Amino acid sequence: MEGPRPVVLSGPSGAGKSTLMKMLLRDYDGVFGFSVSLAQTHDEEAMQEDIDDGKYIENAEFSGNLYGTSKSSVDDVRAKGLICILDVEIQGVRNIKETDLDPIYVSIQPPSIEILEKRLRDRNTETEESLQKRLEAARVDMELSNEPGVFDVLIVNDDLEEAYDKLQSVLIEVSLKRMVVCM
Ligand SMILES: Nc1ncnc2c1ncn2[C@@H]1O[C@H](COP(=O)(O)OP(=O)(O)OP(=O)(O)O)[C@@H](O)[C@H]1O
Repeated sequence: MEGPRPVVLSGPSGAGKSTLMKMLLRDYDGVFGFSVSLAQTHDEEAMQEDIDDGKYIENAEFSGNLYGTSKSSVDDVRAKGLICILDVEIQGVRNIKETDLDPIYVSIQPPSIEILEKRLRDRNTETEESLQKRLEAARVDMELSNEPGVFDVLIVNDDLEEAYDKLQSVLIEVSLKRMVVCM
C-alpha cells in the first residue's frame, strides 16, 4: 500500500488521546486522517463475518460491544496521502502486530493511576461503574505498555504542552523518513 506510514495511538481511557488529536487537527491542516475504532452494535453479525474474512486490521470486545478498524478505512486515508492515526485499545495493538500494516506504535500514558482517576472524574463522562471499569483496564494497559517491544514510543502525558511537543516530534520524524524514501 502506497502512502504515509500510519500511526497507532493507544493508552488508557483518560490518558489524553482525544485531547492530543484535537491539538493536531487544530495545528495541521490536511496532514492527518483519523481512523477510529468503531462499535458496530447495529449489525454485529455482518461485522463478525467481515472480521472472519480478514477485512479488519484489529477488533476487540469491550463491555459487550464489538469494536474494529476496517482495512478499507485506513487505506482510504492513506490513499489521500494523509498520515492515518488509529486510536485503538491495547488488545487492538496486539492484533495489528499480526498484520502487514507496519505502523509506528505510540502509547499515551497518564503520570499515575491516581491522576488518571482525577482526570476521568473531572471529565464528568463516567458513571461510578464505568469509571471503575476504565481504571481496571488502565492498570492492565499500563503494565502491558511498559513491556519491551510493544510500543516504539511511550509518552507520559503529565504537562499537556510537553506531551504534545513530544508527539509532534515523533510524527515529524515519521513524515521526514517518508520524504527520504520518496527522494
Ligand atoms: N496533561 C493534562 N493535564 C490535565 N488534564 C488533562 C491532560 N491531558 C488531558 N487532560 C484532561 O483529561 C481528560 C481525559 O482526556 P481525553 O478525553 O483526551 O482522554 P482519552 O485518552 O481520549 O480518553 P478516551 O479513550 O476515554 O476517549 C480530559 O478532560 C482532558 O481535558
